[in-house]
Amino acid sequence: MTATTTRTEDATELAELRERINRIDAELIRLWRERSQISKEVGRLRMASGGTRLVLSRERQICDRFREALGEDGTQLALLLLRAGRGPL
Ligand SMILES: O=C(O)C(=O)C[C@]1(C(=O)O)C=C[C@@H](O)C=C1
Repeated sequence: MTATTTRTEDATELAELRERINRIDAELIRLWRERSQISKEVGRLRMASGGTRLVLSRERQICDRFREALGEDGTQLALLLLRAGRGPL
């Protein structure tokens, strides 16, 4: 195999890997928006029946789950997800 062939294969693999990343990013964006909409709907339903805007025990569970899976970055991600759904504190 020549060096030129290897470089062509590397470029093809790079393009394929980037395409996979692009598909994952698109799915993450779709899931982010879906989660945010559902979170807003849960909040609307709870407040319509006299509940609170936030449920801190539930937020803690979510932060813990993300931290256990992803470490400190997981906590930050969970906080961003929660803010997207219920707005800033
Ligand atoms: O699970 C709920 O009760 C929600 O309202 C959803 C959600 C969330 O986005 O996960 C949003 C606000 C609450 O403080 C807790 C959690």
